[in-house]
Amino acid sequence: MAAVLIATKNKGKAKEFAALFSRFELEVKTFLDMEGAPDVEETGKTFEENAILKAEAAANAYGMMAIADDSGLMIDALGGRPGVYSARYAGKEKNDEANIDKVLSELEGVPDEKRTASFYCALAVARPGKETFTVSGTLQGRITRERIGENGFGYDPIFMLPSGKTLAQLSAEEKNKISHRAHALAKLSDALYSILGEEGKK
Ligand SMILES: O=c1nc[nH]c2c1ncn2[C@H]1C[C@H](O)[C@@H](COP(=O)(O)OP(=O)(O)OP(=O)(O)O)O1
Ligand SMILES: [Mg+2]
Repeated sequence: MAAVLIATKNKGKAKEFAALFSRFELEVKTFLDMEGAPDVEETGKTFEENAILKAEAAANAYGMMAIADDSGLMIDALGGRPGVYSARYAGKEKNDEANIDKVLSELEGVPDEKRTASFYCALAVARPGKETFTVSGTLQGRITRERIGENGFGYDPIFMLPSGKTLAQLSAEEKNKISHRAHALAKLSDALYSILGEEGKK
């Protein structure tokens, strides 16, 4: 079976990718399964640039097809912040709880209708000797005034969907139908099937 390496150390993403990839004939590994996986510095100005940095580092290090996800939350009232800095918003140690606290305190006093936000996900596909390419997906919502729900990861407890539920109130299955990550991956599926077809013919 062909294999793909997801260039992430984020447990929440790794779990979502395992489920999202279950329909492909693919062995899915992440950096969490690999010894000595590189710590790739996210020096890009865009999600796409960072996704490419991570995917190419993985494809080069392990000589296999690699997919990286660079994603984040963009809040309109904060001029698009935290954006590419979402993971390290409250400090470089990447603490989801501290990040949420910082967002909630910055939005104190901002009325509901001005709390609009979106998640963005860029996926980069890198293969040894081939051109890297990217796709993206988004999800629209609104930032709550407090944490609601226990599921998911990252900013999920404060991201309210038009349905009135936060992402953290959805099951993993429900989130994987609508998320920015799912939307991006859906755009990848034709390309992946054709890559897998090619590999099958080798
Ligand atoms: O569905 C999501 N639900 C909630 N929060 C989310 C989601 N998707 C991204 N996020 C947040 C988490 C983190 O604060 C940042 C991603 O940062 P990002 O650099 O892409 O990932 P990361 O550093 O955690 O792991 P890695 O770079 O190893 O993939 O956006
Ligand atoms: Mg990161």
